[in-house]
Amino acid sequence: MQMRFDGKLGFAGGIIEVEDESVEAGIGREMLEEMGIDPAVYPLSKGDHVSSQPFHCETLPQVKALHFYALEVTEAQIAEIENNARNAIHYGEEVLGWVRVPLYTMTDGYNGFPAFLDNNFVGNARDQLLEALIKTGIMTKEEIDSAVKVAKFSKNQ
Ligand SMILES: O=c1[nH]cnc2c1ncn2[C@@H]1O[C@H](COP(=O)(O)OP(=O)(O)O)[C@@H](O)[C@H]1O
Repeated sequence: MQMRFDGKLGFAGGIIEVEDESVEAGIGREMLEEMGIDPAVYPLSKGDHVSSQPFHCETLPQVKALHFYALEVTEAQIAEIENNARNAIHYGEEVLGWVRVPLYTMTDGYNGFPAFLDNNFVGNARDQLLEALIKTGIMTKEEIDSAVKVAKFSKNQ
């Protein structure tokens, strides 16, 4: 994920422009701008789609839907992406840094993944993270549910 300009955690993304040939091409452009990733090297396909939902925001009336994609990469590619992140066009302004998600729970039953879920996320980015972890098979629904159960955010809802 990434730390955003507003102090919240979110994913790379943005508005699909008329010039973009497809949703996937628009996301590729945003990946280049926000993460320094060459879309030719990391092409997105429809199979990487995780979820879509209606979007309503007074300040962005032209945006009608939120499309979320997850691309699986190797550990070596992650290292390359991290090394490149500082060269992204929007690094230091919109994007303040790449953030790894701790996917473990420590012996106290809370620190690690459940504690990470208590961060401040933009929009529905927390739910998007959970959806992506299930869709990619990184975590089971049961593992997600038990982490959510001990996270504090779920008690405040
Ligand atoms: O990673 C994300 N996941 C889910 N929703 C997001 C994410 N990033 C932005 N949004 C939604 O889009 C709105 C506008 O995002 P942002 O503040 O980044 O504007 P911008 O895209 O015009 O710069 C946010 O208030 C939020 O509802």
